[in-house]
Amino acid sequence: MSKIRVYQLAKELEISSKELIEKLKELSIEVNSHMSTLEDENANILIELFTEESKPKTISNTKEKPPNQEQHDENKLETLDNKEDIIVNTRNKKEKRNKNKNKRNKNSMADNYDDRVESKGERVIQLKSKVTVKELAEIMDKNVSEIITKLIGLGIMATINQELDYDTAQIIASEFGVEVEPLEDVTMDDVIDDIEIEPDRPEDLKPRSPVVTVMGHVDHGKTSLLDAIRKTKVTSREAGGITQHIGASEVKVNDKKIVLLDTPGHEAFTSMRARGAKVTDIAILVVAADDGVMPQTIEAINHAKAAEVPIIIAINKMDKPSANPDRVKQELADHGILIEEWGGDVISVPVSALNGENIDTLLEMILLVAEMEEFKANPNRKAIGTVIEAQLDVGKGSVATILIQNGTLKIGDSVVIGTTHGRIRAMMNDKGKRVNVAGPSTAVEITGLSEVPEAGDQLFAVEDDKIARAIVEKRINKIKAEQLKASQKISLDALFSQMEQGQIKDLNLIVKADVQGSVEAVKQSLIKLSNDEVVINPIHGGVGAITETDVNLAAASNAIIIGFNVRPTASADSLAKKENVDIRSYRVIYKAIEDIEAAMKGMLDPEFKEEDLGKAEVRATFKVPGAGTIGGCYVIEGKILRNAKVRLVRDGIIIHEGTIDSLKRFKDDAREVATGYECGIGLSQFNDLKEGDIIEAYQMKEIER
Ligand SMILES: Nc1nc2c(ncn2[C@@H]2O[C@H](COP(=O)(O)OP(=O)(O)OP(=O)(O)O)[C@@H](O)[C@H]2O)c(=O)[nH]1
Repeated sequence: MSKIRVYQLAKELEISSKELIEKLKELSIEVNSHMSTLEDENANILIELFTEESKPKTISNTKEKPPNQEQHDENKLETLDNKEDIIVNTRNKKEKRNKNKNKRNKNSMADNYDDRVESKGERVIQLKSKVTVKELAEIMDKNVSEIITKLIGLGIMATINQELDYDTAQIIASEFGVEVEPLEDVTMDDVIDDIEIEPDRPEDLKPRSPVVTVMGHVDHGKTSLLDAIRKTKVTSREAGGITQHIGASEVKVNDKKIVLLDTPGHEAFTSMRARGAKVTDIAILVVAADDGVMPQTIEAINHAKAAEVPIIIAINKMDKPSANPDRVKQELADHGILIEEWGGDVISVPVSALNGENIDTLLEMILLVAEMEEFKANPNRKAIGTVIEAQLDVGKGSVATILIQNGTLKIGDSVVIGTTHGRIRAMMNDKGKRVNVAGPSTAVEITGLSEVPEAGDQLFAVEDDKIARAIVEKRINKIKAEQLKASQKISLDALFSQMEQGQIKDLNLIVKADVQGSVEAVKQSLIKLSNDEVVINPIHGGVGAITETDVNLAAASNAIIIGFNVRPTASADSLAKKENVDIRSYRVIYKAIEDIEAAMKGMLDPEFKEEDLGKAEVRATFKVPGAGTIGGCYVIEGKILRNAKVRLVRDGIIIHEGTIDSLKRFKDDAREVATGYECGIGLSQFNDLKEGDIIEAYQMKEIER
């Protein structure tokens, strides 16, 4: 059996022999002097005791241990662990056992004692919102001095008893490869990690009503159609109560229910889908018979296709003398929608929202499609739904309209919605009536939530409040990580590496251009670039500026937006930044093709990138002899630099690209003009400036490889 002398151990423990002897006396371990030898059983006890305050660098001579000592040490360690009530690490007994084992191993494996930093992910500790330096050291099995050194590295001069906040403790722990989880009254592992949706057994599924959204070009009659449907189906008794209560309504046709969402179809298909919500079973595409297929009609078609939702065409305004349904059908066919009477599989119904003509037929067709699609749900499970809309009500607090999609929601249920939780206090249906239960395909307004959730957030009823709270807590903590993930959305720069890692198989593209011909040309040329690794998939193409809808669709479908001679609107631009959607603008088709081709080979030239400087609006134009047309401008964003490159944008379309010829404040030449100031701008070799034009200034910036 190995032995160690008192002075040797004292040295190892970085204390005086006298201190050690005193400690030994306290523990009734007899020694005569600093030269006395210690049984390693006793040495281990001391090591453990002093480790709690300051850990020795190397422990020698403690390599072996008699078998009966294991028990002794373990008891000792249990006592030490009790000190760790700050961490109350009860959640993972196995982990604790391992930890104890580690401690025992430390005693028996002296050589490894010095640096046993666990690799990342191997060790998780739980902390309350505040922890002292000493406690953190204890929890992590580190020397206080090690913690303090790390803190100094972060510019924090801390003492042993100083309290650290959670974030700081987390940073320090991560330096040692230790993961940190927040500790609350409910420990996270007492509950499930997050909601786990158990699939329903086929025999539990019952037919459910279809949920319908109405989409279409502006002024083609979306609102009128919804109103017409409601009017047809509202009984005289309810007529007075037709006022909209919540963002959805129900109509009964032949004893069958149809749920109509008021949410504009675009939102249901873009921002909501971007949040992972699928709320629509069937899309009604309204096309005015006198106007035909328009840009938003095409957008709507593409949204519905991307979401794999069946479409029913309502050819509206049939009462108008100028109505030409055949033209509508032809134009739809041109866009890949072939209606039934022309041999396709899309149902179309000529209607008039104005006089109610054929509205009944439209509703019957909805039921027919629903029947074919066999929408089903299990009413006998905890509710699952999606927030249609939500707001803060002065009287009721947070209110949200929820579309129940599966299961049944009841008063008193505990729910998790995104990062909000609560207990259902009251429910109101679309007629404004209080209800106690809401089954699948029912929209209800609920109260009782801790905060206002967001449209598109999913609702899950859970066992109890404790679980709801714990899950929300955990989700909030995950948000940071998710934000990081969001920044890893597909970008052309990262395409190759993501292809290589097999993370992407389809490169979804949205193509916007100044003329339809270009949209098609760009789409066709890009499709041809598909290879064995990745399929180029243009999910949407359209004419005009890049809009928020495009960005939302891109975010929802993880697509890149290719702008050909067009620019994003200001709101689309900021949304793209927020959602990390890659927007690429090109002036010539071959450059777009070249870039995508290069990106697929991982050879995209990343050396220069455009850096936006600012925007100025042309508010007046002047002809100046010798200088051509000068724009009297107002800088609306950023700054305009005399030597910047510029782009002239009119209604979202790039009219010209070039450089600035003159930049003046009053009569004087200016080097730069900032937001809120007026200036005169003359462009090199370009005189066609018009009021309302936007001059975008940018510079090419070298990017480090
Ligand atoms: N003649 C005729 N006019 C209609 C019909 N349906 C709608 N309208 C008219 O067309 C215009 C636009 O109708 P809305 O229902 O507001 O159209 P919308 O698609 O909801 O429009 P946005 O919400 O602005 O996108 C209104 O003046 C309606 O009265 C119809 O069947 N026949």
